[in-house]
Amino acid sequence: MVLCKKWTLAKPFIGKVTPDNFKLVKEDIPEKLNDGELLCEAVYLTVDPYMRVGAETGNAVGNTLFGEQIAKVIVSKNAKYPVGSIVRMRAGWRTHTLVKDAEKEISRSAEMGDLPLSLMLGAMGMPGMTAYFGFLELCQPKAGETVVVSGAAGAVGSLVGQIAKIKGCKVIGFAGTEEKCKWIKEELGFDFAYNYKKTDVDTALKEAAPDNSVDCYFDNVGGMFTVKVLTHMKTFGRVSICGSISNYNDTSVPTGPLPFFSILKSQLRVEGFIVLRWYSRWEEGETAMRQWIKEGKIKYKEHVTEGFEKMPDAFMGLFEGRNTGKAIIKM
Ligand SMILES: NC(=O)C1=CN([C@@H]2O[C@H](COP(=O)(O)OP(=O)(O)OC[C@H]3O[C@@H](n4cnc5c(N)ncnc54)[C@H](OP(=O)(O)O)[C@@H]3O)[C@@H](O)[C@H]2O)C=CC1
Ligand SMILES: CCCCC/C=C\CC(=O)/C=C/C=C/C=C/[C@@H](O)CCCC(=O)O
Repeated sequence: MVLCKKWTLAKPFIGKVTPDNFKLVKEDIPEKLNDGELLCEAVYLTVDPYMRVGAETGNAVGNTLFGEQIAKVIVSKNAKYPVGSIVRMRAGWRTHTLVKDAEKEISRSAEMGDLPLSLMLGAMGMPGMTAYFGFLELCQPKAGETVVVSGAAGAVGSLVGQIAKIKGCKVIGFAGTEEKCKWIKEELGFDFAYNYKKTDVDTALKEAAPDNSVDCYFDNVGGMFTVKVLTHMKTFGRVSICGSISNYNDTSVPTGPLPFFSILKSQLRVEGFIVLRWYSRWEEGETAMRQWIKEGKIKYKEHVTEGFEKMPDAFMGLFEGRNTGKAIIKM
């Protein structure tokens, strides 16, 4: 038998995520497998803000927290995945997984070549595809246009800003610390970087995008921040609603009045998305990301937490701004 540890939901996420939302459970997994089965051991796991959604009701209590991981096959009765194979799967927050149906449970994953495997959970995985498709498909940026990114030092936002630079745009990023702003401006090449906790968004955009000259807005944050950005948009501006992390922990945060007049007056196109919409095209995004990384046009940063026991802490850190770049758990 192999001892598996998994993080389960002890009580629903209501309000701020706290340590007592989580319960560590241990279970023995048999090493004697049936034909076709695999026993996998996690190597890297991811924490992402979306994991909070869907764990906010009582019927989720006791469930293993949802999410992807990169795992190594340690016992195999499946010729397609010999011992030592690396797989990506939606196995959740657990150290070991008995895969009964590999075709169904193992996700297609990017060809990594000599890139770090952890990127399969970041720039070469779901966050990278979120940035690539969520920005290029919905904002449709043109060279010379002005792009605003909220959550600009995070897993998704830091990639969006760099893609915008690759497309020849002027890029204005908002993040929550001076260090994050320094990183996105000096390392990633954003044209402007503002600490939204210190500089009001109206003041910032009057300086960086005067006379309502914002063409594209990629939103990770939502709330009144976004309501204000929409008053600085150019006619026919495009807004990609990626996330609303300012409301995930605290639903009492004001989100209105809804900016309908801004949308009407500037004839804006505002569209929300879930990245799975383009799942069938992820290979296209992976190819582009891989090329840009190799050319040095896309730089990535990982906020690595060592140890499975610290996974809840890493997750809570997302909502406190503790990460710069992609938050990853290294076993
Ligand atoms: N639509 C889709 O398919 C997908 C959507 N998303 C969404 O994209 C957004 C970013 O995700 P991801 O890149 O993984 O996470 P990040 O790596 O950006 O981490 C979250 C960051 O959000 C910022 N943040 C936290 N609370 C607040 C707040 N109250 N106000 C403003 N900023 C806050 C923090 O940075 P700071 O220091 O700047 O405050 C924190 O580091 C999320 O909203 C997520 O739900 C992600 C993947 C797919
Ligand atoms: C799916 C959650 C919907 C809640 C909406 C909240 C915010 C948007 C957001 O953050 C969406 C994230 C979507 C993430 C999808 C993650 C993985 O399941 C993708 C796995 C891909 C694969 O299996 O290869």
